[in-house]
Amino acid sequence: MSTYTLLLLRHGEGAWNKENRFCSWVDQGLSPDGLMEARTAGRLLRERDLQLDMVFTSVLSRSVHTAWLVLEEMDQLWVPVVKSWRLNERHYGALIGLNRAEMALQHGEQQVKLWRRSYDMTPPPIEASHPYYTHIYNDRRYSVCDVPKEELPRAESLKEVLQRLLPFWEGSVLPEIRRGRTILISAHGNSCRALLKHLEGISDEDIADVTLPTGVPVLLQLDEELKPLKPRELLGDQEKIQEAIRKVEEQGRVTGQRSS
Ligand SMILES: O=C(O)[C@@H](COP(=O)(O)O)OP(=O)(O)O
Repeated sequence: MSTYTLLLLRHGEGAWNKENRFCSWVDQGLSPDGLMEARTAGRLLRERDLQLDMVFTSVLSRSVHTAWLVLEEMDQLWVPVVKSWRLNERHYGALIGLNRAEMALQHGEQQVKLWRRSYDMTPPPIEASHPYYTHIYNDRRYSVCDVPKEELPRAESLKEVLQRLLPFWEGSVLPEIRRGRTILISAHGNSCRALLKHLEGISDEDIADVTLPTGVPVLLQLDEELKPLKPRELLGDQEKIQEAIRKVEEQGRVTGQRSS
């Protein structure tokens, strides 16, 4: 029986992850720690002797840059990279740019947890008056998508992320996996969570407890039916990974990091 290897990776820490702001479709670069995380992820994959055949990324610089650094560390810079907006982070709508701890103070921690982790709650949509509306919709990268700009999301639940992601998964990624290719998907916390939900059959309730830290490769071994053969493996120092997960969860607490 053939088995397939798939790696999911949330990009290294971005500037706004550090500031505890919803980054979403804003094109922020990696922070100095994020650059290191991406290189560390590459070294971990190299130590495992993994040979990548193809990489898929979102069209956001933090996931593209992470993929480059991983490939460089693996000495596999030649590997083809395909980019799609369908792997972008969840569109956080009107919440984009806002600080999670301040939102928790204003709206309560429970509301922020629902916005961040519930499966089917869509945050309020981004309006044309939003400070980052032009930054997003006037960006040339969204003029070359497989849907007209007007049809791109204005806010998304995790469910909606999965819906926009599936056509790309089925049309572009799955055929490569079925050909036995080892694939890395360098994407985002919520686009990776949506894929994990799909692949592992995680319930709408239980997906709320799945958190991915930045820069930690997730190794999946799939059978011929694309079902996981064993539990997902988060690569790296397990204590540090647990600590990083706890930090991501606490970003939505009132005591989480505030804007200075
Ligand atoms: O949009 C963002 O700020 C984070 C996710 O935020 P949370 O869902 O964890 O609040 O996405 P990423 O850093 O993976 O691109």
